[in-house]
Amino acid sequence: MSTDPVQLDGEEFDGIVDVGVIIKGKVYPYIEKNPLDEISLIGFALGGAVGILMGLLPYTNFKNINIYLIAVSIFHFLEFYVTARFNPGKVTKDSYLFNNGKAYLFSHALAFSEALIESVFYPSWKSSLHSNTTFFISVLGLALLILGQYVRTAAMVTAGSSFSHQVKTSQNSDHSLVTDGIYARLRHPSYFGYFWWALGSQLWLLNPLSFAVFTVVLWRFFNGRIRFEERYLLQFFGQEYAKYSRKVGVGTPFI
Ligand SMILES: C[S@@+](CC[C@H](N)C(=O)[O-])C[C@H]1O[C@@H](n2cnc3c(N)ncnc32)[C@H](O)[C@@H]1O
Repeated sequence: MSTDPVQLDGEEFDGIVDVGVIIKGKVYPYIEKNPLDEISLIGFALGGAVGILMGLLPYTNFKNINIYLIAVSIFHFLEFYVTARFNPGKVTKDSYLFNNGKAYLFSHALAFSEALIESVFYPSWKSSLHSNTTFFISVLGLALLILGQYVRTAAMVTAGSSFSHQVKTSQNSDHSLVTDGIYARLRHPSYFGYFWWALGSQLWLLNPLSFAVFTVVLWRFFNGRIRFEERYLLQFFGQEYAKYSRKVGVGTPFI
């Protein structure tokens, strides 16, 4: 797929950018990568899941599980929605970010299983109201989860067409260096946001095992990813990026 606008015969259809098309100077999603039937079904399923989980709240012993699954559904919805709204040239069905690899699925399965098993066998561990400690941990977790989602969404909105779910190893024509908004405070806000969202979710679930596993796995993942990504950012933007990275920190501990 070409990454530069292509001039075609028709007056209306100006060209192709990454996976999007430009019509009268405005970028639209590329229809072949956006099967509307599947996309609408996924949206319906996510909305339905949120409704069912809310409806089940009065009947669930450990309600934090419902809220966690609602937060996961909102996260995946926002990945697609924000891409479609602020980065339409790159939106595809995969923007829901369900195809995130085996480690991602395993982590959520581990978190869900741990929360469920412990809530059955050790119900007192799993009550936010059991002690001041469990109350503090779960409230801190919820605050981190909300903050993480906010920072991630703000990053995607601010970066616009410079944001892509895959790390770019060649520069697109619509890719410029973003240093304003949330990028003026954090160098990798979407990674910062997801890191704290995920750790917050495990505090909220009062999941000691998954919290430890998430911390190690996510730290290693983002540490490697940031190093890889910055090699290319330096190639694309040279001194401008070097100067920016001296001025603005990553924010994620020890990276
Ligand atoms: C998944 S996005 C993550 C962006 C950023 N690392 C963050 O955490 O907000 C990955 C893409 O963003 C691009 N990118 C990262 N930082 C950028 C910046 N400050 N300005 C423009 N593009 C950036 C990278 O080239 C990569 O293709």
